[in-house]
Amino acid sequence: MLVAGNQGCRTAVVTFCETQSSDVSTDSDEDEPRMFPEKPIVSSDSKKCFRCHKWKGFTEREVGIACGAKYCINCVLRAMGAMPEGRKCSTCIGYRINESKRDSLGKCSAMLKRLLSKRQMDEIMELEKSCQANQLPPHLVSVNGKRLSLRELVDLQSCAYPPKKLRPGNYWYDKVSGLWGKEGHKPCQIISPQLAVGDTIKKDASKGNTNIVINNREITQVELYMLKLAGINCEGDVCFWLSADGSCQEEGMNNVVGKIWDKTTHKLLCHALRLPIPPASANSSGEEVRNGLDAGDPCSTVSKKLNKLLLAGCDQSGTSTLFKQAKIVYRVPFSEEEHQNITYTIQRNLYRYIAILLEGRERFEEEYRVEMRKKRLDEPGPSALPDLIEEEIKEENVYSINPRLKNFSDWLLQAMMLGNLEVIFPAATREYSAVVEELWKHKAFQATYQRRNELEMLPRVANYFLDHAVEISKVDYNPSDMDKLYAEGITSSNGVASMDFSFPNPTQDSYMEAVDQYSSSMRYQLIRVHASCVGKNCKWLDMFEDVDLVIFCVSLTEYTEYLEDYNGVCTNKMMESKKLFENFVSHPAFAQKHCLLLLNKFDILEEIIDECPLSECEWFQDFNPVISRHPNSKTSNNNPSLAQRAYHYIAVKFKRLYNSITERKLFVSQLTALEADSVDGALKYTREILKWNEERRKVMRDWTTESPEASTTLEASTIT
Ligand SMILES: Nc1nc2c(ncn2[C@@H]2O[C@H](COP(=O)(O)OP(=O)(O)OP(=O)(O)O)[C@@H](O)[C@H]2O)c(=O)[nH]1
Ligand SMILES: [Mg+2]
Repeated sequence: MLVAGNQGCRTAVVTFCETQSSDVSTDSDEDEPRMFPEKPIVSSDSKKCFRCHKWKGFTEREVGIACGAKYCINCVLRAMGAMPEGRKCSTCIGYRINESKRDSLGKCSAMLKRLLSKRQMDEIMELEKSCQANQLPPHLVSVNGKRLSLRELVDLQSCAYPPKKLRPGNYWYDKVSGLWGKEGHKPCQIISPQLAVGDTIKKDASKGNTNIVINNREITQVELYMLKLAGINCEGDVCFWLSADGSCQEEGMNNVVGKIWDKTTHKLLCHALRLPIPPASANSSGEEVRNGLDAGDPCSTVSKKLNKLLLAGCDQSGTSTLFKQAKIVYRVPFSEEEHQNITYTIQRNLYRYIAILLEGRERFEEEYRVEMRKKRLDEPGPSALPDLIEEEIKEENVYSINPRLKNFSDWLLQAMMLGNLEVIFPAATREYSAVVEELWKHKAFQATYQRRNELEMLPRVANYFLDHAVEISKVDYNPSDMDKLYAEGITSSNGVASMDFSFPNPTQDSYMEAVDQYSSSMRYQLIRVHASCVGKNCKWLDMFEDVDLVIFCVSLTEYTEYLEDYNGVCTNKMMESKKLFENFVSHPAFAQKHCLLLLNKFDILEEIIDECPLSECEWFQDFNPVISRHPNSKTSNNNPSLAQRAYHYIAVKFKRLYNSITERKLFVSQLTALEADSVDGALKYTREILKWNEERRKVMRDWTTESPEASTTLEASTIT
């Protein structure tokens, strides 16, 4: 067991947290999505165990998914340790997997299954599939001759009908019909059409030699055969347009010459020729059927449009909480992967909170001793022998713990100092839940917990989880929706998370019902992007130029918070948010987009505003609220509270800033992301903005046709 001196531990904890905050600073050097290095395949005798070098013949073995080392039953657990990234040797943690092993992700050998319990095995296999290092790197996939960006890969993998078993390689994609294949080969699948991934398709994408072109691609012999059998006249060098619903039109002609997916016999034909057919649950337009919303809807052209909302903000602004709350409010289930990720995040955070408490315990114990010594020396009468006093002081006190718990404490603090808590937990959770229970019941830990407010490093939310510490540390812990909401950070493999949702149908109020039913058929996509993922100068924002609205989140508590850089220079977090906001809104990708600013954590602002004046932040020096003397009118409408005034003042600051950059109007809303109604209200506001924008465009169109010169005036008057 590793043991660290107290002093070392204390410094270490501080260093750890500083690194965390500077990591997330917007000045991050992280210009690209994180790349994991490749590990060369080990060369060894394939019949010998890589660790004990004994000849095994290998009827049973487990293979490392990064370096390919093979291990026998006696060595596998020692070589692979806690397996936080699945079946990798301990030295391969943080390395990419070998691509030839991608098919085997999540599938372990019977040998490993015998060595571990089912639950442990499931947990390790889940980690193997979901951890960052094991994800497919976007630059290894090329579509229509262009390497994918991270965003394109996310779009491709999260669409309704993604490519099956996507591997590194070169693919072609016909965006109109959704046909998808390997470069130089016939189509192998029909995926969702109209995805903005890769370049435009090349004529020779599938190396066809038939002189028949479909959607700009010369088709292969087998496809031509299928067209003929489907009764489509392919005489001469014809060019067709094939839409996602299978209707085939000759280029330049306005008549459908055939519908290739309509007849079951045609589909059977495709099966026989090993050509793909549309996914079973896609409707006739090739789109996914969502809760029957699109079917027979008179506003179907509108309802089919997906309104994309981009959500971003500095770290700790609450984007993650908003995203999770939206999932809960609009009943978008957490995927199994998200569920696992959040469970692990909560468990890992629990150990971080415990480590902070244990570090506090050491400090309190030391302070207690210093005080005791002082008291004894100050006692009147014949002064006791210093040696005797020292002996007495060393004796147990309320903050003392037994050697077993001390060992655990030293080990945990050491792990935190080395910054490898992330690697150890949650895989090690299964071993330490008994210790957590013992620790939790211990009087020293409880005494420290009572004084948790004195521990600056302990985040507010820690209370919520520490209250259930024993339950959370158990292997079979299953977080509730509330736990998920409070969990610090939702990890997605690449910092981008996305969810589709619709506003639910209202049940009362006949007038609003008509309005809302129209909009409940509209679909929305909320894309949350981590500030650290957009790179310096927001370089990666180009990837999001097709969004309809930008939502920028700022925490109202930031004016009291500071970021410290490597040179020890402190910056007020609100100034950091201001800088990121400026970079975002002035980015060319968003030149024509509307922006909604959400000022979050209003509940905390209300708590702290009396103690912490806004002037703590240099940008807010001129906040001079007129305070009412009337005792009962604190929050009435004509006399808003200090927090409300502060909110309005900050909103105006951002509005002016936005207008000075874009000459447009900024939409602002208050938010408490931990409250469901507040998130529902904020997202409904995005719907209003989009609807208003649509109306404005309509009026503009009408005006332009009627009176072209008037449109310029209207444009100018509506955007400010
Ligand atoms: N009291 C209060 N706490 C909030 C609110 N919104 C977020 N938080 C807390 O603030 C912390 C940071 O919120 P996150 O949602 O993780 O913020 P984020 O940094 O944008 O997201 P990640 O980078 O994924 O962690 C979490 O502990 C949240 O529980 C709020 O409105 N009120
Ligand atoms: Mg965060």
